[in-house]
Amino acid sequence: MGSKLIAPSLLAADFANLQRDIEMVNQSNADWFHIDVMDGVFVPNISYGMPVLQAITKHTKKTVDVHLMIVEPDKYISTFKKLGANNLTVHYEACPHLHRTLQAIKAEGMKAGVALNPHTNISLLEDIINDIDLVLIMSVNPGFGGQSFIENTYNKIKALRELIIRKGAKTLIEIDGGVSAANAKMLVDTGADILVAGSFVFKSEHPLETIKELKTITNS
Ligand SMILES: O=C(CO)[C@H](O)[C@H](O)COP(=O)(O)O
Repeated sequence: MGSKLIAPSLLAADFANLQRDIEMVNQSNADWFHIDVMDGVFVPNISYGMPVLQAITKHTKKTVDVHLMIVEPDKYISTFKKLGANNLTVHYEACPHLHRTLQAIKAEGMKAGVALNPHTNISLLEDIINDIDLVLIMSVNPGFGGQSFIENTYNKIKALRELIIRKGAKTLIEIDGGVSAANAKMLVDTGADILVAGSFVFKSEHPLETIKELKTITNS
């Protein structure tokens, strides 16, 4: 893949000024909007739900990349399509019938993603990798922004890149959690295609400039 993509995670946005933060991302050179949906069951946190997602999709032309941290995601696939999701990522650990789930996402015309918790081994994707549009490697335990990056992520990126090449798959590699200017270059050099960044962008003094900085680092 050529250009590396940056996806600001709305989880870290200022919800009292959500419209301002959405506009900021629209005006930036970020590639995707990353939206984290949490149910309080799969992860010990509840984020935002469908009305907020709809408010965002109505106000952007960027790719809307939805990461479902929920149990039984199959129940909501067509709903997320209607709400404007372009990519829909489910957790490996939440899907006993992952192949069926991915086919259902694709049948709705969305890109199908699979997220892995930090303890989930890449080798488990051996028989499904050719059906996955993107793998989201969680570089923190899912549920909260602002956590420290887990260094073993680099080993997982290498293992996944090796699997993708060996199987001739077209799968993209996305990294989420603790991403900053300090690790962005190493992540793309190791094999990442898309970096999700929450706190590093939205808690910075000049988020627009911070996105530009990440884009420059990852594409230099
Ligand atoms: O999926 C997430 C949490 O489950 C967030 O997208 C992720 O943690 C990004 O936040 P930060 O960049 O602040 O670590």
